[in-house]
Amino acid sequence: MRTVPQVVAIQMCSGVDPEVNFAYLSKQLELLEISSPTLVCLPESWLAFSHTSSDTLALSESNWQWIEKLKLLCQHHGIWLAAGTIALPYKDGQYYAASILLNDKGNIVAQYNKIHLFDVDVDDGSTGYRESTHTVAGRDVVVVDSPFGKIGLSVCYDVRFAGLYHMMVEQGAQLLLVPSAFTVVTGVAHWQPLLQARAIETQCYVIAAAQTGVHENGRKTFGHSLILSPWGTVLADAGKAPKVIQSDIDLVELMQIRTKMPVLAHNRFKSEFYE
Ligand SMILES: O=C(O)CNC(=O)[C@H](CS)NC(=O)CCC(=O)C(=O)O
Repeated sequence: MRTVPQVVAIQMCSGVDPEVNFAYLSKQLELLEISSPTLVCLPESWLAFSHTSSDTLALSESNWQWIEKLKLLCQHHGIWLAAGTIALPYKDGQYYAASILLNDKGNIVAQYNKIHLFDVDVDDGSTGYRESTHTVAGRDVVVVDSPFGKIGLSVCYDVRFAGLYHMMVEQGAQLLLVPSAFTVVTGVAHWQPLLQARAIETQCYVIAAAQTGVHENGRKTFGHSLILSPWGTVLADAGKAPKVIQSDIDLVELMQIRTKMPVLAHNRFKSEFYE
């Protein structure tokens, strides 16, 4: 077995039915050739990309059962899994857009709840996006240790808020995950430059597994799942079709980049200067 850790992003075109989306994931994992420690990353709302947030809310009540099944997949394949987002019930008719990280024993090692909610009007023929209708915003920054390096969790629209990523890197993050379901209009304009900016500023690997294509719920998403190096280089781009991409992770190279250009040490806007 190789020892070089690798990351995989599964780009999906999720439909509304969790059974179908879960079966798709299971199949993709069967097809993976796992020859070294592997972190598999899934897109936002991979389990169910519903017609309405009321539908997502209804499904959220039974979503823990899918997490139990994910635990078995992790054990079976010996992989770590960053499960994009799954709606998990909060209270009073609201849910968290929860990003759960599982290890190769099937244990939950972290849960991040999407902080920035997409209440935005986009000129894409839609009536606008109002994510906060049924989603409750998370509050906590989550960075967790792993065999791949320290992982900082975020979701989709979060990518526009650089402060979150600076907090994560202050907490030691080396890999940043950005599971997404970007609109086509904002994806064309902003997706890659935003992700590259986050990678370059923080000198972290960025793994952004995305939804793509025309979905059963009528939405269209941008695709182009990306794996970026801590130098901002595109290591893999999934393009438009559902696809699996992968890259090795080299923390020695990450350290060299940080040593030669110590922007994290040079930064005059760290929280320690303001406390
Ligand atoms: O609603 C679901 O089921 C899945 N969630 C999403 O699609 C979310 C909230 S509507 N989308 C985004 O955050 C897009 C951000 C974006 O496109 C941008 O920042 O430009």
